[in-house]
Amino acid sequence: MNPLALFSAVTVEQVKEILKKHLEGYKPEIEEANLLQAYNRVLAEDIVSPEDIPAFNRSTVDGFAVRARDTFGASESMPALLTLVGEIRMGEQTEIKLSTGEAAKIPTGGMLPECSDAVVMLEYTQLMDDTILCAEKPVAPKENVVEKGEDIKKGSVVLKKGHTLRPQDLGALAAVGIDRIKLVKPPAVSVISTGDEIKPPASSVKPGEVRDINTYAICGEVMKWGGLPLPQGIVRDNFEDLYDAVKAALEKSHMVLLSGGSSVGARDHTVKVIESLGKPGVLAHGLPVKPGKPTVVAVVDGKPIIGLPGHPVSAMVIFEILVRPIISTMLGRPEDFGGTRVYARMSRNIASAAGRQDFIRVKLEQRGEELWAVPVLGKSGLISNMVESHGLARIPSEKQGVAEGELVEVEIY
Ligand SMILES: Nc1nc2c(c(=O)[nH]1)N[C@H]1C(S)=C(S)[C@@H](COP(=O)(O)OP(=O)(O)OC[C@H]3O[C@@H](n4cnc5c(N)ncnc54)[C@H](O)[C@@H]3O)O[C@H]1N2
Ligand code: MOO
Repeated sequence: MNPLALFSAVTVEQVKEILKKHLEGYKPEIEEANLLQAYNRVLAEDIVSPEDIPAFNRSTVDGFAVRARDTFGASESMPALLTLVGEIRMGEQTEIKLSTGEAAKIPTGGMLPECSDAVVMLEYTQLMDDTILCAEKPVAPKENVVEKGEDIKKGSVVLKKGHTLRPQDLGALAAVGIDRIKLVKPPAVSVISTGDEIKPPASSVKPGEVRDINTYAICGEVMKWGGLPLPQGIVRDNFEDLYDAVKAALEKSHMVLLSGGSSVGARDHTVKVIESLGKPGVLAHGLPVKPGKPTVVAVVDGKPIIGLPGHPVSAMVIFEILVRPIISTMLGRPEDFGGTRVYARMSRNIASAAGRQDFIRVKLEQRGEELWAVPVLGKSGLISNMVESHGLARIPSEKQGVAEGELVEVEIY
């Protein structure tokens, strides 16, 4: 086959749809874990609260529990006189039940006594003696009180299956008394770097050689987005070595990522290797994206194999727009799960071809009231571009560039 014929006009969205179809049979494994192992992991079950939180009406201040209506009209010159009937201790249920005109001392977080519905803050009270309390300010019903079930209602869904756990979510699970939960097991993602010139980071390099950036940048991406990276090292650019490496990787992982060797060149074997490994094989070679055009998208025996371009920036961009959604699908996350997206004004004109999505590395700058996206220009072989930028601005395929001052969507790394 003429290798150029492989460069297809299929869009990233179409490729994602095709991949999704191939992944319909993918059933992630589920594992149980403690809360402190669950940060940034994906919930495999809906969490329903077994209790009202708080389980009792609770004071939010240090002061005196009262019946609000007993304080109505109170002021510094005309305080409400209340009878102090006792003190509520932290963490204990009280026997006190307030009658009209009575108050009980209460700490922040203490349980309100029966028949009280508000708390007067300590600083608005004066004790005349051991039993007479002057309230110098009125309180409304429910003032300075968190009601039973106000935080989380018994029987309500606290967190949904597919949700990625943030620190506050771990806190909410702890609040409702759940400390072991079912999580989706991260998909294992093999990462292979190819190229005779690529050397491990610890080696000294001879002229013509470069250190392996992609294994590290791509494994980092896999970790960041919820997968388990399985780095497979550097493979020389010949059919046999690549075949053995991809075959071994397919057996031990749910997805294989290769980098390098995807463009049309004499040494490029990725496509041939994939085609000889099984069906359906290569689905697309070439995407209308810049950077990242020479991407290979394949499926073998239900497992995606993505040939990322060798240039590190291109490999990272294709990871973000294509591989990340696949990992999200495998985890049961929403497909568009990603970084924070903001709108910013482009600081200069950027040209782009219609029919192609462009991703521009940008720095974000606050200028007065407005956020500006300043392109970090440079070739897609320069990793420093990614280091210096804050995110990617997307120019959609229907546009021919953006003008200075035009709003663009930026996804922050
Ligand atoms: N005649 C053409 N040449 C190229 C085209 C084209 O359309 N026609 N496309 C260019 C684009 S765009 C890209 S991107 C690259 C893609 O190249 P490959 O995916 O085949 O990868 P290689 O040729 O092996 O490497 C490209 C470049 O990246 C360096 N590289 C590769 N792997 C790593 C790694 N793990 N760590 C650091 N650097 C890596 C490699 O040394 C090369 O410099 O092709 C263009 N050429
Ligand atoms: O598409 Mo290449 O991936 O621009 O550098």
